[in-house]
Amino acid sequence: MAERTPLLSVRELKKTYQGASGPVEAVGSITFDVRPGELVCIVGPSGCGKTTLLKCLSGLLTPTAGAVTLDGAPVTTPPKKMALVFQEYGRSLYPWLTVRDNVALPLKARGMPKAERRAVVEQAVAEVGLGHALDTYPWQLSGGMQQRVAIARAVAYQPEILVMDEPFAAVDAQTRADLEDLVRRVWRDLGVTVLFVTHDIDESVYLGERVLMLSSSPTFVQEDLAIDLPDERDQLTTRAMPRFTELRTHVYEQIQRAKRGAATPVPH
Ligand SMILES: Nc1ncnc2c1ncn2[C@@H]1O[C@H](COP(=O)(O)OP(=O)(O)OP(=O)(O)O)[C@@H](O)[C@H]1O
Repeated sequence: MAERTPLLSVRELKKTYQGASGPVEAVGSITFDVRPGELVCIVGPSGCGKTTLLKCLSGLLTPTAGAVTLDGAPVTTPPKKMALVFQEYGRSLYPWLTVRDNVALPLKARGMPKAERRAVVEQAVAEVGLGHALDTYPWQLSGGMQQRVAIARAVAYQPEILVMDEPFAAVDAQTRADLEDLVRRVWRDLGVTVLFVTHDIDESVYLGERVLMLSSSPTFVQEDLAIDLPDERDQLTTRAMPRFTELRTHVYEQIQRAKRGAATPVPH
């Protein structure tokens, strides 16, 4: 198969903060590509610079050095082709707007005509299994349901890339499993490219087609691992596969190496 041109390209990205007691080198040098239609997970030890990386690649923070391009265009401000889903669903939805209006808001801002907006919103909300809750308010929903609304809003916007920053860290284990399956389904049904950041090793292996493992700060990519599990995944059979155990053990060992400061950068 011919190599696909990258959709997102991160080249020798570096970020040094000016801290109170001197410079803090958060991201050392990160280079990777995400190709159209891929589902890539990023995993790394706590404090390794995942949020810094995401802020830089979504144009919210200016890197100290290096470059990010989306579809060939340099990212310097938040790109229209990117949608973000964060951990704090409670803060990302407007409590005074219904589910329908929360999901419609970015489409309205984009100038989508009312009839089309209505259809797109209803389809996206149905896709996340909340068709019955269109006219309820976020505060009437559970945490997991609110995160579904945030995903519906991102999906309705029809981004070229969906970037998710530890989106399920604040929900219970059962809800988390359901939401993981939702992400896989949305990814497959809609063909959207997904970059998913998590500190959960099992989650990265279960979800990803590739897992990028980050070193401790100052961060680099220590391994770009292809997840060769069958495409059809489910919580019981996939997680019970010997290959799943091998992969998660490998990622775990690499993260331990990263914590000991023994990681080396992947050549590119
Ligand atoms: N504004 C800032 N000023 C100074 N240092 C910062 C700033 N923001 C982050 N850092 C430092 O940069 C490093 C990376 O932080 P970052 O929040 O990106 O890591 P993370 O992997 O997202 O963390 P976690 O896994 O705990 O969410 C840390 O050492 C942190 O203390």
